[in-house]
Amino acid sequence: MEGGEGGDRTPRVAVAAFILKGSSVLLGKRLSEIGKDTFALPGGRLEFGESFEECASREVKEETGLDIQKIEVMTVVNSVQPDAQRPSHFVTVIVRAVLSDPGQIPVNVEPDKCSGWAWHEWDSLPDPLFKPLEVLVSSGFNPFSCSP
Ligand SMILES: Nc1nc2c([nH]c(=O)n2[C@H]2C[C@H](O)[C@@H](COP(=O)(O)OP(=O)(O)OP(=O)(O)O)O2)c(=O)[nH]1
Ligand SMILES: [Mg+2]
Repeated sequence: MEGGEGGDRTPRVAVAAFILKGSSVLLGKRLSEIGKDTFALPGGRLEFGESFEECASREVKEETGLDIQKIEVMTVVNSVQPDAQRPSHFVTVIVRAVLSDPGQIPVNVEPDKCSGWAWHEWDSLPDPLFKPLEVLVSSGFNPFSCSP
């Protein structure tokens, strides 16, 4: 195994993106082992040499087909799951961004990892959220109102 799924106990860096459209954000239900059947942001692991913005842009494109712009780093979350079947620890950089072209429609490019992407009004997010996202939202974080 590559170890990228957290099979070893090395902390990893990831980037996840709030794509803002009107008062909605894009979420997809995860099918991967970590956080199965929970709603999460598009995102993934930082590759060697990448900036956070490059990683956000690449992961969003790879997972949704969307092009984003105005990428801003907002906060960072420490996501530790020490007791999972496959323990994992991600330091996740949270960014926000908007669509390069507001008319773009998300495509489920990786149907083995996600059951589909949809826009959700910030005031009525779906349940259950991916645990680290749930913790972030419960803490009062709001990608629409905070300054980077
Ligand atoms: N996708 C996503 N990841 C998040 C969020 N919050 C958060 O802490 N993470 C952390 C935990 C995830 O296990 C980790 C990596 O994202 P991922 O699980 O989607 O990784 P991935 O398979 O797309 O990675 P890759 O192989 O494409 O590089 O980022 C979130 O809302 N969405
Ligand atoms: Mg991902």
